[in-house]
Amino acid sequence: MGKTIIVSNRLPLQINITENNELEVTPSVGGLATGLKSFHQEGDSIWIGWTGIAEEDIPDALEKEVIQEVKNQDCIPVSLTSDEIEKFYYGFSNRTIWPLFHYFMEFTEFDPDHWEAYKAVNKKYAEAVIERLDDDDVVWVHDYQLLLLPEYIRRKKPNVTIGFFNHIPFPSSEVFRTLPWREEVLRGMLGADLIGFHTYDYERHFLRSVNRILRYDINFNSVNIGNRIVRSDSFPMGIDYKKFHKAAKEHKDQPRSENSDIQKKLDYHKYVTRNTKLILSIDRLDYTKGIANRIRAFGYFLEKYPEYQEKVRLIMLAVPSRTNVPQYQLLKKEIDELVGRINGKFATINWTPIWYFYRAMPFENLIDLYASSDVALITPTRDGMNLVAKEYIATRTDQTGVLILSEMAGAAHELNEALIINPNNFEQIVDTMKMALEMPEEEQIRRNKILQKRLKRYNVERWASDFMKSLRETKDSRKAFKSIQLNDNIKKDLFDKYSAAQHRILFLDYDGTLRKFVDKPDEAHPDADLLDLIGRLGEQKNTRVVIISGRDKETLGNWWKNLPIELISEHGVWNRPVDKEWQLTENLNNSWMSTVRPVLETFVDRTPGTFIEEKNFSLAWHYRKANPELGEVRANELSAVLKDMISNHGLSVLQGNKVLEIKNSGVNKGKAANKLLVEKYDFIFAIGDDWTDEYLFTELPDHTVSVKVGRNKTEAKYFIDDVDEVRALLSEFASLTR
Ligand SMILES: O=P(O)(O)OC[C@H]1O[C@H](O[C@H]2O[C@H](CO)[C@@H](O)[C@H](O)[C@H]2O)[C@H](O)[C@@H](O)[C@@H]1O
Ligand SMILES: O=c1ccn([C@@H]2O[C@H](COP(=O)(O)OP(=O)(O)O)[C@@H](O)[C@H]2O)c(=O)[nH]1
Repeated sequence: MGKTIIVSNRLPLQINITENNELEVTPSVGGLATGLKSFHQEGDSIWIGWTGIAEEDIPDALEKEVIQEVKNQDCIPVSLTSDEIEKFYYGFSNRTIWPLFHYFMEFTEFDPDHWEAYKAVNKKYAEAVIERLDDDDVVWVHDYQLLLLPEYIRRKKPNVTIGFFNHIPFPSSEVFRTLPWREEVLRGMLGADLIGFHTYDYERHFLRSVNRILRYDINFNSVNIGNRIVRSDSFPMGIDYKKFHKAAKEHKDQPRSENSDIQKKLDYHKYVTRNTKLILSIDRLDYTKGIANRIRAFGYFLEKYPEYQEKVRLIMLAVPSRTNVPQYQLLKKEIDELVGRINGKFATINWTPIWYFYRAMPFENLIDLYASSDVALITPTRDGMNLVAKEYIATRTDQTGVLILSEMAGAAHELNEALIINPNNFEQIVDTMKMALEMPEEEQIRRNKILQKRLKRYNVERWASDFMKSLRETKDSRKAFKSIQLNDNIKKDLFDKYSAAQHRILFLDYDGTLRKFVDKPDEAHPDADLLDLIGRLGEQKNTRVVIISGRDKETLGNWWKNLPIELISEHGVWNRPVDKEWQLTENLNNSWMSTVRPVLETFVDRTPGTFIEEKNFSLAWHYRKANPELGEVRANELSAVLKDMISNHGLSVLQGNKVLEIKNSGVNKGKAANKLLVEKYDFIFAIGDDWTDEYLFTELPDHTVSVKVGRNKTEAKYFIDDVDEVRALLSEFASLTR
């Protein structure tokens, strides 16, 4: 393995130009940057992203200095113009994806201009990555600003290993499907080999969207996209536990003498109003964080439990964020007013109920805040993870302190010993605040002990290494396929054998092999190119071409008129040699159909989008157009019902691609194909895409060149990715003279 390339919208550092035209470098705020920074500092990685400043705002004279500062932290800048920042960052990222993925549909804008910018900037990031990418590198793409990046990288570098981690929630498919560009976004993400989420719920929502919108099959947590398997999994992000714990210990051992306003406030609290308890609130100023409701709840708490007036204080840090987006501006105004109103209503000479800071704080001050607060009140209406909750627990070196946490934060899935609340339930919030303030110390310690143990073990390092390990395994599982990809070398050898052969026979499955699937099976007739291709093959000397399909003989006969090829229909029931009539390959009866048909009909009634196809000797129940999950559930149910019914009738149920077919047991494609091998062939070729073709692969002689279309489990010797590749291969065959 080579190096790891981390890619995120924002680098862990923020560049600013001061009024005196000097460069100022500060750490970026936000969980992604703070969390991932530790992983980056420890390992062999480079980090590609934006410095947080517009290209035009960097004076020429400072450009070199900026690059050097970024380089010092093993980072590579992607520069964005102010127009790109407006449309890509404030626009599509934070006025479309962010609100939509956090269920704020009323704030979600669908602006085609912003979408265009989003695509263009994702391409820009792709170029920056590709420029530095060696074949054995691993690319780890982060978050919702870069949803298209995995696919853009994959297009240029098909074999590279790409991981993607989504730091925010992935919404229910009912919400996600409102996005006009939903297919493109999903395909963008599926460019990765492994897609990570903080929680299982987000992962499930994603997989359901993939299944419903793109109609890809999902097998547990794997998506089969035809030429690749993409896996998804949940990896709850941890924090750099040691860093926070150690800093808090140091803070305790040597109280700092610095004179910042926050320090003054904390000193005042400590030495003057010692009996007042502190409730802490820290977030980026974002409408998803539930800050306004939190302030309201605090006001209501003071009303409902007046004995706490002058005995408790809310210390609130709101970090400026995405200030160009109108909702953030409005929220700022609302919070200012709310704080003013509550302080105005309850304040006394000795007591201000809320201390409010609107700025980012240096790390040391954060530690002071965490370490000095009796309760942390974290009430987002939606939050991908929320690292603040974890950081608060990590800094409680004496294990006291109470965490109140919204069940809507990803962190709530892990931090069960916190007091978990519904952020929309005011009564519950205020009663929980009381409970927290009155919780005996032993109980606080009991809870925090468990929480700290988990956070210490599953820290950010572990999170990153688990993701990387899983990414490697996903990649390796491709190698575990028994069949081999029909690559150029093997193809060359195959063409030589084809040319040299005296007698060739080719068994070609139809749907999913020669022709892509369509919703209505009777519309999947061969196109002119295909007719021409198969015709040319059939005309080759010493070449017997057999289309072997589950289709009924009437359809196949109509589609393949006047060509020098043979047909086998209904999975081997009928055979039509060149220029001859159809003949039965076995003696079969179809009297059972009148008993089975009514059962299938009840399934059609109960499962919208499904239908029955009736053939001479078989019945097929198609569910390609049904809701994919319901289709699978009903297919399993139907299989079970049929199993009991048919066992004594010499029938079997074949599970094809979105179809269940009931047919006579003695018939299958392998048996029918073998019957044609009376003459000796020195080149036997069989190709097919689904389970019914496995009979061909297992029952034909050993020297058969068997090829599976798609990367599924198979007994075929080789696999090939899709219909286009099949046609290209057959075209080569057709062009080989002899
Ligand atoms: O870059 P900004 O627009 O200033 O926003 C800051 C970051 O906010 C989001 O953080 C998320 O990631 C955290 C860590 O996984 C998670 O705890 C939190 O719930 C998320 O909201 C955003 O996802 C990042 O891309 C931003 O950089
Ligand atoms: O003044 C501040 C306030 C917060 N943070 C950090 O910002 C991150 C916030 O991450 P979280 O996951 O809670 O939410 P996000 O802002 O990413 O949505 C945490 O690591 C905090 O330590 C910071 O660096 N400076």
